[in-house]
Amino acid sequence: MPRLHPFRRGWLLRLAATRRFQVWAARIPFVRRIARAKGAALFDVVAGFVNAQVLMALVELRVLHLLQDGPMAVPQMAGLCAVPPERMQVLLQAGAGLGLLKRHADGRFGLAIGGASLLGVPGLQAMILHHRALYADLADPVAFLRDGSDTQLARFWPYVFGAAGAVDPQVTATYSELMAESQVLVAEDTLRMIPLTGVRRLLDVGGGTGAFLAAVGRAYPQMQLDLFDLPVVLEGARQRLADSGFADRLALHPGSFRDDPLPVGADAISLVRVLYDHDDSTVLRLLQAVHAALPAGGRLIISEPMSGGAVPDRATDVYFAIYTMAMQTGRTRSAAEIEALLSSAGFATISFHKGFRPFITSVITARRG
Ligand SMILES: C[S@@+](CC[C@H](N)C(=O)[O-])C[C@H]1O[C@@H](n2cnc3c(N)ncnc32)[C@H](O)[C@@H]1O
Repeated sequence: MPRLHPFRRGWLLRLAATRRFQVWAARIPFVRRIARAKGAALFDVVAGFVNAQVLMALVELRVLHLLQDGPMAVPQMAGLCAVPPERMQVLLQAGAGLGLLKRHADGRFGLAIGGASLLGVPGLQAMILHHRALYADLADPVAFLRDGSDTQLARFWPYVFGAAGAVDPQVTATYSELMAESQVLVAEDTLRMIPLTGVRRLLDVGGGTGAFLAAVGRAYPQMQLDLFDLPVVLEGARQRLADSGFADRLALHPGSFRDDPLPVGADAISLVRVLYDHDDSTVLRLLQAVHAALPAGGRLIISEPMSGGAVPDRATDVYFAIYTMAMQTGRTRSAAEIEALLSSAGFATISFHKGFRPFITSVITARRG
C-alpha cells in the first residue's frame, strides 16, 4: 500500500473499522480483492494458535512418520495413534488443510510435500515439541504480559540463569541436542552471508556442542577452531567432536563469560544465538570481553534472529520477541540496538547483513579498530 500522510492514514483507519465501509468494500471489484486478502490475512492470525496445536498433535502422534511409507486409511491411523476414528479423521483433514498431508480420492491420507519437508528439516520436530512450554505460558497472554515472572519456558532452559556447573547434565544434554540440530540452518545461512576467507583462527563463544564450528571446519579445512562454553555443555561437545574429523584443529575452553576471561589468540570471534539470551548489561560486558580478546583489526560475527526495529517483522517481532520474553533473561534486539551496544564496547566498521530467512538468522559483523 502506498505511504499516506498521517492525517489521511488516520482517516482511512477509522473508515476501515466501520461496518458500512466493509459492506461497501465487498461490492467494488478492486477494493473487494484487497478486502478479501486483508480478511484472509486476519483470519490466519486468528487461527494461528489452532494451526500450531494441530501441528503439535501431528508431530506428537508421529503421524508424519507413520505416513512416510505411503498413505493409510483413517481407522488404521486411529488405531496406531490411539485416537477415536472420528477425531482422527478431523485431525488428518486439518493436516491436509495445512498442506502437510494429502487426502487421496479413496479417503486415505498420505504425506504432502509440506509434511515431507518438515521431516527433512533437522531438529524441527524437536523444536515444535518444546513449544508446549511456550504455549502453556501464553495460555493467558494478558497475565503473561503483566507478570511473566514464572514461565515454563524459563524452566525448560535453565542454563541461561546458571553459572558454570550449576546445570543438570541431563537437562543440558537435551538442550544441547536441540540447539545442535537447529544450528544446521543457522550455520548454512551465516556462512553463505559471511565468507570467512582470510580468518586463521575462529573462537565461537557460547558455541554449544560445536555444531557451528563443525560447519566452519568443513568449509575451511585450514582454520584453527576454538570453542568456549559452560563446562557442563563442553562435556557433551567433547564426545561429539572426538570423531568429527577435525579434533586436531579444535581446542575446547570451558568457562563462563560472566566470570572468566575469554581466551586470546583468535583473529575472529563468533557469537551465534547468544546475545538474545541475555540482558543489555551482560551483553555489553560480553562484547567488551570479546573486544579485549581480539587483536587490532580482529573480526566479530554476530548471528541470530533480529527484530525488524523501525520496520516490524512478522517472524522476529512476534515469535522471537515473545519467545525471548518468556525466557525472561534476554530479548530480541534489532540490528540498530546491537550496533549501539557494539559501539559502546569500542567496535568500529559495523555492518548489518539482513538474513534471506530472517526467522533463521541475520548477521552483524564488526572489527576491533
Ligand atoms: C542459544 S544457545 C546457542 C548455542 C549455539 N551457539 C547455537 O547457535 O546453536 C546459547 C549458548 O550460550 C551458552 N552460554 C550461556 N551462558 C553462558 C556463559 N555464561 N558462558 C559461556 N557460555 C554460555 C549456552 O551454554 C549455550 O550453549
